[in-house]
Amino acid sequence: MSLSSQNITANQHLYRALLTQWESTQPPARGFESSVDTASRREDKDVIVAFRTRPPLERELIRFESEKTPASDAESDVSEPVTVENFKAGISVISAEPGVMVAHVPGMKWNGPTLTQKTFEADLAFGPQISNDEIYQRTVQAHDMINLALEGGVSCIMAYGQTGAGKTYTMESLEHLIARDLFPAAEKTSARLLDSTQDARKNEDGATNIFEFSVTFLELLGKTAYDLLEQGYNPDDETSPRKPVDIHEDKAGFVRPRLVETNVTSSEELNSLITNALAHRRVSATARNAQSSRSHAVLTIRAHNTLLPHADDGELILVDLAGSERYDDSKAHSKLLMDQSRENNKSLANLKECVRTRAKSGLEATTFVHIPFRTNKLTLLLKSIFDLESTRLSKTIVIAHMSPHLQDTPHSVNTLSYASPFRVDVPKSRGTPVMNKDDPRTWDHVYTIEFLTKEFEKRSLARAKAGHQAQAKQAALKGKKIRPFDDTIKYPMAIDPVKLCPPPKTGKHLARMYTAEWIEACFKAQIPENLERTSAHDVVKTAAMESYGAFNYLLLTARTKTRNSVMKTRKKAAADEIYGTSARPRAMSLVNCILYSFTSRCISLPCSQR
Ligand SMILES: Nc1ncnc2c1ncn2[C@@H]1O[C@H](COP(=O)(O)OP(=O)(O)OP(=O)(O)O)[C@@H](O)[C@H]1O
Repeated sequence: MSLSSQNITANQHLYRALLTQWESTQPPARGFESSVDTASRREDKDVIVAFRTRPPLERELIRFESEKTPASDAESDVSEPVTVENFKAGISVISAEPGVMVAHVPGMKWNGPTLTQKTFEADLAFGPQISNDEIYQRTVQAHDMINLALEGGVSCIMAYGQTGAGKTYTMESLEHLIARDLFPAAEKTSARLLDSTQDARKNEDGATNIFEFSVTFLELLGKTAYDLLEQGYNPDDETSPRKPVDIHEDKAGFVRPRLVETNVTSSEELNSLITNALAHRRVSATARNAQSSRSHAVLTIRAHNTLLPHADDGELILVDLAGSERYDDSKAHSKLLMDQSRENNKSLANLKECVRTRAKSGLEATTFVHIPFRTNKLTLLLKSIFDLESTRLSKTIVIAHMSPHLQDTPHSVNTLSYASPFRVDVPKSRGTPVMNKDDPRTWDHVYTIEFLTKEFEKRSLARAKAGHQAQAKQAALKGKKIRPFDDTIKYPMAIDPVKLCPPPKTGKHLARMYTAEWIEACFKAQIPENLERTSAHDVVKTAAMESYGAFNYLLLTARTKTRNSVMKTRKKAAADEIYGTSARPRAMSLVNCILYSFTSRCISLPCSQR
């Protein structure tokens, strides 16, 4: 059983002595693998997990001092009051990268207080001295989250943790830093894409920008969602009317709640939008935090690439999750707040299941996993990262936050055990998968080139045929006839398949390309001598888009087929469990047999005989 906060405070001096003793036996903490400017990047992971613990706050130390009960006064008198300077944290960073944190769990035995150490692992661990800027560099920048969204992928950053652990502190800062860097990054990507796709588009002042950004900001309070960009709402007034927003999946499978979508064209605009929206978020006091966020806040920045208007928009999703509360902290709440708190905890549990299965599926592309994202509104909102049938690549960073106080260690252990399993180890290679022509993920280099060659030849043939038809029409106008089209000839391809997929790359590599990346690679692999100068740009672009479509159609069908076949086997296994194996359903009950024979006779007999 875990001790109460008062109990820990009362015996604080003894726990601090045990902590000092433990620290003296420890080697110095391991730092980051690289300096902050060259922060290393792990390409092979879809989910990155980081731990963060914050420094103690003056007001918290004063509160804990005032919590000392009269019974404990005699003991606490022997210890000096805890200040920021002599503070001893209940959480220690053992290694920053890979992240290893130790939680010191206070206990009590017949012979006095005990401290048990529990170790947890993540990709990164940030101690109290690490600034928001450094966290931004080692997570968002190191994992290229902005560029992923600009390339048409989905980047998601989530903050999880106990109420008052510092989630909003981190997320607000990351949101503003992203707002600072998004537009310069868009300019850079635009210039590169315009250059490589030979598009002459430039705006009036010479700057290039092919992206249009729009922003939505939503808060999920219990089961109800509200728009944080809605005008005329007063967050300080509980009775202030607010229109709930419906969250559902439409017929086409999109989850697009009807929210105010604001276009932004500069960092300043985006920053002020974020500040205004955050002021609309519902907060209330809990035992742990005077300004506790009761809701999940989901900021979505969509990047529309005007150069590829038919491609999916890239997305940056920033989620500041509601504080996970233990019963002790929420029992001072009203029934409504208790219900919201329960609902929040339920959605967090489902989120855990989804993130973990998503991480597994990213690493074992050909095995089947079921991600229960439809179970809950929070995870449904994040469909774009959980839906395996999506063609967009996604990457998620989860930052788990911990309070540094010994009194909060039981909460911290909950947070660490919640977040640590998100980190899924890269599985050992099981060798080359069995080649299946219907599944691009299993193709070897030779078959990938064969597929691309066929695709590009098909496009060249279609282009030559269209050209021939135009010539035939022109000739017909002049009363002439030209030779019929010869479709046995191999017409020159616009794109070199080997340049697009150089050895040893295979279908698996192509499957990880975003739309923009594929098209850019196609432009780099074009064969100029096979193209007429005037139409080269359009020809390459069409061939690139169509080949991308054909490849992704196969990929999607293969994924769905694997899922369906596994689902079928599972359904059959479930049915067998209920009704028994194949022989048993036939052994129907007597009543069923009579009913069955009666109805089947009625159906087979002509009306007159019934
Ligand atoms: N790394 C940090 N350095 C300094 N102060 C911090 C740090 N992290 C958080 N704080 C402070 O701690 C307090 C609680 O932080 P914050 O409101 O971000 O917590 P939270 O996890 O979002 O809580 P809730 O879930 O209740 O909203 C704030 O006053 C914040 O300024």
